[in-house]
Amino acid sequence: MAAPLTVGVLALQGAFHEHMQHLTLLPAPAGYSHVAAVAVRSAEALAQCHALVIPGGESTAIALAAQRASLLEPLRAWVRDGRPTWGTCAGMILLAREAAGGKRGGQHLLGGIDVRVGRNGFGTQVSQLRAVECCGPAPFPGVFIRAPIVESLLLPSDISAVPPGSATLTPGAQRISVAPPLEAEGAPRARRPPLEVLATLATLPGASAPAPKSERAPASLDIPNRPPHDAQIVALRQGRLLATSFHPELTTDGRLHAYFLRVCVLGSDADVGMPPLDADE
Ligand SMILES: NC(=O)CC[C@H](N)C(=O)O
Repeated sequence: MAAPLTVGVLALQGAFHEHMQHLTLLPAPAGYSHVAAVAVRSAEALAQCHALVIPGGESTAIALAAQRASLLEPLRAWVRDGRPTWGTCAGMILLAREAAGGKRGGQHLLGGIDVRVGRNGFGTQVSQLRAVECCGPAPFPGVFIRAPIVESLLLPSDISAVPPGSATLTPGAQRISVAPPLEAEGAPRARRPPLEVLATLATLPGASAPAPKSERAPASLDIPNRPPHDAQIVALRQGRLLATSFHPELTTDGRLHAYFLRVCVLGSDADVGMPPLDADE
C-alpha cells in the first residue's frame, strides 16, 4: 500500500497551522497515498519528513526556540544535505546566508540560500505578484507583513569571509548576521545550485521601504529570470530550497504549495539544478 508523503512544518512559533492546512489539501502525488503535514518540534519529528516548511512569524523567536529544542544543528544538517525546504517571511530570513537588521548581538541563521536579506524591509501590504514560472499567468496575492527584502544575491566566493564554525557575525553598526558555512570544518566547499528568481515586485512597495540595493553578483553570473535592477525580489529558489518574503499560507491560493511539492520535493536533481553528488570545486 502506498505511504504518505510527509511534509514537516516547523511548529515553534508563527503561522505553522495555516501551512499545514494548505499542505493537507494538496492532491496525492503519484506513488503516495496522500500528503501528510506534521508539526516539527524535535529532531526526531524532522527525521520522519520528506520535506520541511519554515513558516512566517518572528525569525529571532523561531531561532531561539529551535536552539532550546536542540533543533538548530539538525536543521542546519537538513539544509546542508539539500533536503527540500521552503521558508516564508521569517522562514526566508532563517534560510538566508546573511541577514541585515538582525537583533543586537546577532541572530542564528540556518543558511542555504545565497542571499543577504534585510529584515522588516516591507510594511504591511497586499500586492499582486507576477510569478509566472511557478504559478502561471494569473497574479499571486502577495501578503507582506514586516517582510524581509532581498538586498543582495551573494557570490559563492563571499563564503570565505565567514570564519569556520562561527554562528553569527555582527561587523560594525550594520548588524549583519551570517549563517555558519554549510560544509563541515575542513570539508571542501560544496558546489551551489543556481539561484532562480521566481517573483518580483516591479515597483517599490511604499515610502517606508528602503531603496533597492546594488547586487553584488556580476551580470555574467548565470541567474535565470534575472530581474531589472530596480525590481524587488520576493521569491527565489536555489536547488531544493525555496524562499518567499510574503505569506502564501495566509491566502486561499495553494499554487505555491503545489509548486514546492512539484519542483522542490518531487522534481529530479536535474530539474532543480542540483550539482552531482561527486562534484568538487
Ligand atoms: N511576517 C513575518 O514573518 C515577519 C518576519 C519578521 N519581521 C522577522 O524578522 O522575523
